[in-house]
Amino acid sequence: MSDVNMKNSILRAYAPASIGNVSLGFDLLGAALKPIDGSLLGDEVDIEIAEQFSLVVKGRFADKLPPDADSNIVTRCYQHFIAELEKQGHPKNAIPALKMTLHKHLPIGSGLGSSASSIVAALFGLNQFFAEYFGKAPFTDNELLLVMGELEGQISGSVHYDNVAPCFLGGLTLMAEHKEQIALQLPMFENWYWVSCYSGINVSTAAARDILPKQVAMPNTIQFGRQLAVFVDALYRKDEKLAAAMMLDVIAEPYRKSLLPKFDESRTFSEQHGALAFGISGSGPTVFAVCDNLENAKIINQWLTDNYIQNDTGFSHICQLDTSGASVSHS
Ligand SMILES: Nc1ncnc2c1ncn2[C@@H]1O[C@H](COP(=O)(O)OP(=O)(O)O)[C@@H](O)[C@H]1O
Ligand SMILES: N[C@@H](CCOP(=O)(O)O)C(=O)O
Repeated sequence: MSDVNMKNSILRAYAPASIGNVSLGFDLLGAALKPIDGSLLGDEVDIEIAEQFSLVVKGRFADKLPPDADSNIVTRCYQHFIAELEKQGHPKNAIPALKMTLHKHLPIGSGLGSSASSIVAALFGLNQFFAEYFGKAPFTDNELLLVMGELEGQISGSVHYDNVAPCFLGGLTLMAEHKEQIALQLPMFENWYWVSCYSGINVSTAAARDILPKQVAMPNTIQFGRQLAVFVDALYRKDEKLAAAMMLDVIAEPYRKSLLPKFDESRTFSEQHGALAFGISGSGPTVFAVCDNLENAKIINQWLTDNYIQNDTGFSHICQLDTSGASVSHS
């Protein structure tokens, strides 16, 4: 696109909600979500050329964020991105100032990868924007993912890619954390539905990490390693039953579930009504139930809506995996 056209256009980046850990892969496994009814479950960031940098925050959860733009992770994404462009040799006066608008659709502290969604939409959007402006993307996907992890780490207290990676790449992702290959995309069963219910309360990721013990007992370490290895093998062999049987959390759930009213009842109901697996999404309070048919998913979705949701902020969606990940459009 020419410089003149870019001055009159807005690039919009979308980044979906995600389930961190997926029960069996603490900090190592994540899944991107897409409600089957077509509703939007992810943040959007608009980018356009302006006289000077500004961040406007709109959307259902805008008022739950700090009011000053400097505290918003999107501003930090912009500053980091521009500093990296300068390091690449782009002179300051060759980089246009930008207006960014965050549409904050995801609740904060929800276990749906809310900060990751803002980070991915901002950084993917900036990379796409400058790809059009300079005629070449400044960063590869892997370089971008490294930066996304770093910014997520500034919020939650430690770098973990299990939200940013699926949100960016789509589908189910396993972290390799090799400098040239941060994340790998795994196959998934197309008939699996992921009922995801946000109760409406706030659980800070940093606080939910602080309550975990710093050491893991030997039997749990062995179970964790066995489950993750067998799960990946079962996905590749398309063995649904074995894959689902591995979806148990021996690392975080025993400590975190006490923060989640009605967690045990929700698991019991879901399992009695055909859920193949049930767990905490990220650090909660969102929970998820995996079903291999829509009928069971609908029954569980209704029960969680009626019983797990605590206030008007909560919601529940029947989802499948969002295999596209982050995307952009123009207006
Ligand atoms: N754009 C943003 N989206 C979400 N959180 C943000 C954003 N900018 C700053 N924050 C701050 O980051 C923290 C995110 O909390 P956290 O518990 O990690 O949420 P989540 O698990 O939903 O990402 C909050 O203190 C919030 O105010
Ligand atoms: N692996 C992290 C995932 C946190 O996800 P969030 O959606 O709660 O930010 C953890 O379990 O701490």
